[in-house]
Amino acid sequence: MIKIQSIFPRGSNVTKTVKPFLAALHGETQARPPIWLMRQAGRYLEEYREVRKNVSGFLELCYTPELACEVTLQPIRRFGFDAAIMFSDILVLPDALGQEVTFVEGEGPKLAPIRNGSDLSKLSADWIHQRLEPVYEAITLMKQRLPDQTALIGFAGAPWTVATYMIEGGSSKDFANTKAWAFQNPNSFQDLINLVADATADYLCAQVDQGVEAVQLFDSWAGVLPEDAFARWVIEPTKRIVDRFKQRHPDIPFIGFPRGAGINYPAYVEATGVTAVGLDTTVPTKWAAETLQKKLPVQGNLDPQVLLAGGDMLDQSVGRILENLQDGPFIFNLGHGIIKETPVSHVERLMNLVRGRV
Ligand SMILES: Cc1c2[nH]c(c1CCC(=O)O)Cc1[nH]c(c(CCC(=O)O)c1C)Cc1[nH]c(c(CCC(=O)O)c1C)Cc1[nH]c(c(C)c1CCC(=O)O)C2
Repeated sequence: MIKIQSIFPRGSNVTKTVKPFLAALHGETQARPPIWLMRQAGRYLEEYREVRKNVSGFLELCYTPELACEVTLQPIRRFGFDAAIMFSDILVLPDALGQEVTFVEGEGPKLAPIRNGSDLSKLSADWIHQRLEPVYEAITLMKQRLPDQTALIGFAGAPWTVATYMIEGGSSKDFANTKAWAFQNPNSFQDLINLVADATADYLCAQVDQGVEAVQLFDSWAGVLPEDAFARWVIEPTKRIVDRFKQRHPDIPFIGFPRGAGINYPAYVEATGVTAVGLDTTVPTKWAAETLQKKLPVQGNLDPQVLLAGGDMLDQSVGRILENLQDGPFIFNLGHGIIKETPVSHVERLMNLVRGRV
């Protein structure tokens, strides 16, 4: 636990301030929760689209430190969120492991799929830090340029979720190839999960060495597995990463986001040792307050479709989330990434609601 002396308002000339986002992760309950949004840098912002149209591919944007820094700062300038998430993607890791990754306009990610142990043997974690050097450089720039009160978040994908993209070769509806491998050849699938898990832990540690102040592990497809498989392919690899990370950085907060985990949320929290947990859109907030937030800080969980809709529905949904979760350690967020059609005015309304300006 860090000692919080007091949290001073923006513009205060008192030098010793604690960033509200980090205070929440250290267990503080605040009068107004800090806020950031998943995918807060992206296509719903015209200034992002402007930068994006001048690069040939999405990965080029991720690997050009000046540009990655610029798009990270854009939503901070516009809305004043309490945290910036470094601009990158969960699929830079398979790229750094030696798998071919491209992003096709309008179609999403495309990877040369790996399907078995022999494909797997062509990947290696030996060069990930060299390959990911531009990400580390970008973090240095972000740290220099972010406002003092804004925290910087690093991230990676969780092994199960990253494995689905590596095996399916892109986004998927049923994860048939991934499940076939995991259920028919669990030992060889375990080799893939371990490779990704250890590389991920080292990658997250390196992000901290460059200056990120908290990390988030995105397990976007945690919710598609039966219980034994959830324990083996979601909980165990996450615990492996948390353990390895905490050995090197015991004081850096680690947020787990097992999207769709449902009734498995308590087991995930208990068994993995994450510092805080991200709630997806479907988690009832009253239940989360009683079951999860008594043990650790929670983050979430406005439905991105509600933010897109705006109006009374937005006001009411934000009101209910605040009512149920703001009496404990809490970070306001969406339950999944912001949708690209979302009007900027709805995000401004959300900021005013959460900051108590309306
Ligand atoms: C599964 C996943 C991916 N990437 C990510 C996840 C986990 C969270 C989730 O479930 O959404 C995480 C991610 N992707 C991106 C960030 C950047 C930081 C931020 O949150 O602002 C983060 C944290 C940028 C991005 N990653 C991507 C974009 C859009 C690409 C573009 O600008 O052309 C951005 C801004 C592309 C991407 N990247 C991925 C997909 C499936 C796609 C295509 C879908 C789409 O286009 O929205 C993989």
